[in-house]
Amino acid sequence: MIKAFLIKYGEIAIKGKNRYVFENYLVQQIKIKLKKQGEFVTKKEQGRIFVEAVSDFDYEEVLKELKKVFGIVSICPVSVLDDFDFEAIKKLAINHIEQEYEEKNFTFKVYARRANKNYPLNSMEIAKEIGSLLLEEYKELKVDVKQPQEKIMVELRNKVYIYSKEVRGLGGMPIGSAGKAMLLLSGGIDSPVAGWMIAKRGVALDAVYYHSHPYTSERAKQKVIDLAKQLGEYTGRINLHVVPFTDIQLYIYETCPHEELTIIMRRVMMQMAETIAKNNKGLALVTGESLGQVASQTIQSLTTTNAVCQLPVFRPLIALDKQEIVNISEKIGTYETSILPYEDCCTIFVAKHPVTKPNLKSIEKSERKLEKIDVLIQESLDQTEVIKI
Ligand SMILES: Nc1ncnc2c1ncn2[C@@H]1O[C@H](COP(=O)(O)OP(=O)(O)OP(=O)(O)O)[C@@H](O)[C@H]1O
Repeated sequence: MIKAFLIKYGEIAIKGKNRYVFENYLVQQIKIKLKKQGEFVTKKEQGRIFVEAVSDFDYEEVLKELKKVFGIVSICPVSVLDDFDFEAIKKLAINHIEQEYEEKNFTFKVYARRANKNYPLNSMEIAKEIGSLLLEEYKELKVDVKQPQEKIMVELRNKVYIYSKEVRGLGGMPIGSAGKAMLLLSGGIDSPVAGWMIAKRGVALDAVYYHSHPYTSERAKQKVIDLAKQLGEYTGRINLHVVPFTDIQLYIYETCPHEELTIIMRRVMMQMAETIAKNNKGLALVTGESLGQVASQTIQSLTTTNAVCQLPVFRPLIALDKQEIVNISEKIGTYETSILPYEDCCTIFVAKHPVTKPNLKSIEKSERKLEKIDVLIQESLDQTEVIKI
C-alpha cells in the first residue's frame, strides 16, 4: 500500500535566502492538516516535502486534506524503499504499478535519477531496466518516449522513490507566511471568496461579522459561522468576532440622511474592524467588494470608505464579475451556504436611492452629528463575542 507522498511546491522554490522560512510554514501547515488523519513524519527533503505515514490512514482522506493546503503545487503518492539492491527496486516498481493502476494498458516512459554517482547502474540504465521489466510483466503496456500517458519516476536519493501520479494542489503560499488580516465576513457569496483568495497568498485570517439582532436572525449568524468553518478548512483556525451592531445602525438611521446610510455604516464597520484587527495582530482588512456591484462599491464610495482606515484594505474581488466569483465559491464549497436566504444587516437599513458618488466632506459633516457614536462603538466592542473556529 502507498504510505508516502512527495509534495512539490512552486513559488516557494524561487525564494532566496529565506526560502527555508516558507518551507517551514508549509511543513507546519501540512502537519496541522494531517493531525486528525493518523501519525505522519513530515520533513523537508531536497526541495520538496516528504510525508510518510507511520500508522494506518485513509489514503483518499489524506489526499483530500493535502489538496486544501495552500503552497502545495502537486502531491505525488510515492512508493519508498530503504534498500538499494536492484532486485528490491524492481519489486518496488511492480508493486507500485499494482497499487496505482487498476487497468494496466497505458503508454509510459521511465525517468530515472540517482544521487549516488557510484551506484552500479547509471540513470539511463536504471530507466531501461525498469522499462523492460514493466513491459515483460504487463503485456498491454507500451513505451512512448515522446508523449507517454504515464511518466514513471524512479529516484535513488537517500531512499528509493517511485512515483507516477501527480495530483494538483492549490498553489499559492502557506498560511501564516504573509502575516494575518481581518476579513469582514457577511453571509453573502463574495466575502468568503475574498477571504479565500487572500489566504491563498499566505495570509492567516480572523473574521468580523456585524450582527443586528433582532433584525438579523440567529440563523443568519449561524450561516456566517458555517461559512467561517468552510473557510477554515483552508485557512486553519479563525477567530470570528461577532459584533452586536443594532444600536449603532439604529442610531445612524435616526441621525443621518438616509441616502448616506450605507456609506456611513460601512465606514463605521471598517473603523471597528480595524480596531479589532490591531488588537489581534491583524495587518490589513479584507472585504468582498467588487467594483460597480452596488452603490457602495463605486470608486468614490471605496475612496470614502478607505479614508477612515489606516490599515491597507484588500479587495481581491475588485475586478471580478459576479459569475467569476460564483465559480470560485462553488469550487471552494461556500456557495450552497452563501445562497441560503437569510438577511444581512446591510440590506435591512438600505435607502431607496443611496449616494453612489459620496463626497467625503459631506459624509464627515453628517457624521459629526453622531455625537454618541464613540460610546456606542465601545459598548459594542465590549460585547463582542469571539467564536473560535
Ligand atoms: N454584516 C456584515 N458583517 C461583516 N462584514 C460585512 C457585513 N456586511 C457587509 N460586509 C462587508 O462589506 C462587503 C460589501 O458588502 P455588501 O453587502 O455591499 O456587498 P456584497 O457584494 O453583498 O458582499 P457579500 O456577498 O460578501 O455579502 C462584504 O463583502 C463584506 O466584506
